[in-house]
Amino acid sequence: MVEEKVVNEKDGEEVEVEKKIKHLGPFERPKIPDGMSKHQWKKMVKRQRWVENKGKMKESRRERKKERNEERKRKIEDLKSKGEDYTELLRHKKPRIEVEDQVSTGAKVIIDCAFDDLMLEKEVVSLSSQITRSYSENKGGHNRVELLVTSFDKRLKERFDNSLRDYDKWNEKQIQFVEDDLDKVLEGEDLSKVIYLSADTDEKLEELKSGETYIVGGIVDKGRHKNLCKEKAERLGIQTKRLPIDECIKISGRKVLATSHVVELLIKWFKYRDWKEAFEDVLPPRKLRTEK
Ligand SMILES: C[S@@+](CC[C@H](N)C(=O)[O-])C[C@H]1O[C@@H](n2cnc3c(N)ncnc32)[C@H](O)[C@@H]1O
Repeated sequence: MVEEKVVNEKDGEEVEVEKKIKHLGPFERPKIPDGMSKHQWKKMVKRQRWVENKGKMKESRRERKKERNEERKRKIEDLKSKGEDYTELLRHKKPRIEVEDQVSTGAKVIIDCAFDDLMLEKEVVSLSSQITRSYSENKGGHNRVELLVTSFDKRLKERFDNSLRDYDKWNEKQIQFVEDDLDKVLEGEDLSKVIYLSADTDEKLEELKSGETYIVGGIVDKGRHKNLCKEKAERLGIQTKRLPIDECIKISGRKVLATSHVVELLIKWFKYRDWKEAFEDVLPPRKLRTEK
């Protein structure tokens, strides 16, 4: 029998699905289609399983959410009956902000996604979630940047087309997707007002300004491609700057942040106009150290 393990859709990590195939007798084994390598075939089988299991996973997520809600309600009732404080357990939904109520910062943030070929499948999936998070941040707050995703093609676009079908209905004041690469998008722009963010540069980004464009590399590479975005910026004649991490906070682990964290930081900077507060708001507590 072919073992079925469910794929973790959240971070796209494809779990081994047909480990047991090799234990099947030679006549029971599915035949690899002509013209396909074993590797390609395995990938196809994984993908098929993932599609088949999608519905089941959605259902089980819904179930788990329902269970968690019921558990929360039970706890509230319990605390209430004991006369204890239960307010922590109440869900405080953020009031929804309409696009008309937002203030445009006048700054543009570009997520440069020209690195599709350098990523693993699961990294493309992770990048798609990060873009979704960046969009949520841009539509959820009082301040809005002009958010643009460039080189939106290949596997990244495929992922959006297959898994986030209504993304084309997202408000274009809050996000836009273009197939063009950065150099095309920046044609005719005053490059003195364009900054490519990179952890690999010494120059520090002091503050953000209306009328400027900030580019963030749209790549998940787990440190494999140091200097990649810095070198691309240099080729295009764009200045590079790093976030003032050392100057503001103590951070554990790598100082190369995820694309979505950087986009969120840029948006949050306009709220606080202070890097330290923006870092503390955006970065997860595990990243923030109390001592150096
Ligand atoms: C996961 S990183 C990609 C790292 C990649 N190797 C590179 O060459 O930039 C995603 C993007 O976030 C931005 N970024 C991450 N950490 C940063 C930092 N400390 N300062 C400035 N930008 C940063 C950069 O634009 C970077 O391309």
